[in-house]
Amino acid sequence: MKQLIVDGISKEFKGKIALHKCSFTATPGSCVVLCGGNGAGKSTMINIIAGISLLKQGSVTFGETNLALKPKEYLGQIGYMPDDYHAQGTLSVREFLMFYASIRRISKERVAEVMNIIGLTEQSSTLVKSLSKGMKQRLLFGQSILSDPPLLIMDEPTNGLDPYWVDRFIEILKNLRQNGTIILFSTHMMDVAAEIGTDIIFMKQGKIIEVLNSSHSMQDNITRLMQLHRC
Ligand SMILES: Nc1ncnc2c1ncn2[C@@H]1O[C@H](COP(=O)(O)OP(=O)(O)OP(=O)(O)O)[C@@H](O)[C@H]1O
Repeated sequence: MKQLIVDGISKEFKGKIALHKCSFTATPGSCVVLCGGNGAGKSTMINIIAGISLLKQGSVTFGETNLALKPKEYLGQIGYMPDDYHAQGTLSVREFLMFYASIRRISKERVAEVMNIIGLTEQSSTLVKSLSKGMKQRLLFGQSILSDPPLLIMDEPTNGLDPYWVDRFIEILKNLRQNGTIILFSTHMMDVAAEIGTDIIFMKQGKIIEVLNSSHSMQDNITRLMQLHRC
C-alpha cells in the first residue's frame, strides 16, 4: 500500500517565507488535516502537494512516484478539490462532471453514482452558475472523487456546506478511508478536524508547530486546537 511522504518542503514568495521545511507521512486510510490561522501556510502546502505550485525545495512522494520526477504519473493518482470555483459556469452539473470524467476516461455510470453521492442528481441539468455556494462546493468535491483516487487532496472543502452536508461529507470521507484512501485537507472547522482527522497538523507562520492524532480524544483535540489558535 502506498504512503504519501512529504519531506522538507519550503516555499518563498518574493523572499517572504510561506512554508518552512515541512515534513509528514500519511499511511493508507489516514486523514491528515491542516489547521491554523489565516496565512499559516495551509493552502501553500496543499498547492504544492497537489502539483499546482512548483516544488523547488524538498520532495513529495506517493508510493514510488516522486512528484518532481514523474509529475504526470503522480498527478494521475490524485483527486484535487480547489478552495474556489473557477470553471465554466454555463455547463450543467452533469456536463461539468462529464467533462472531468472524459479527461480521465471515467464511465457515465460513475458520474451518475457521484451525482447521487453529492446529492445533485435532481440538479443534473442545472447550470453550475445557478448553484448555491454549498452546492458548488459539493460539485467540486464530486469532481475530486470521480476517479476514486488513492490520494485525495482538498483545500477548505467544508466552506459553505450546511450542517447536514458537513455531516454527510465526514461520513463519505470515513467510507473512503475504510477503502484505504489517503485524505489530506485544510480547514478552519476544529470539530470537523477532530471528528475525521487521524493526524491533525497545526501550522503557524509556515511551520508545523504541533501534530495531534487519533490516540487523543476528540474533545482533547478540539480543546488543544482552540488553545493553539489563540497563541
Ligand atoms: N501568490 C502569493 N504571493 C505572495 N504571497 C503569497 C501568495 N500565496 C500565499 N502567500 C503568502 O504566504 C503565506 C501563507 O499563505 P496561505 O494562503 O498558504 O495561508 P493559509 O493558511 O491557507 O491561510 P487562509 O486560512 O487565510 O486561507 C501568507 O503570508 C500569504 O500572504
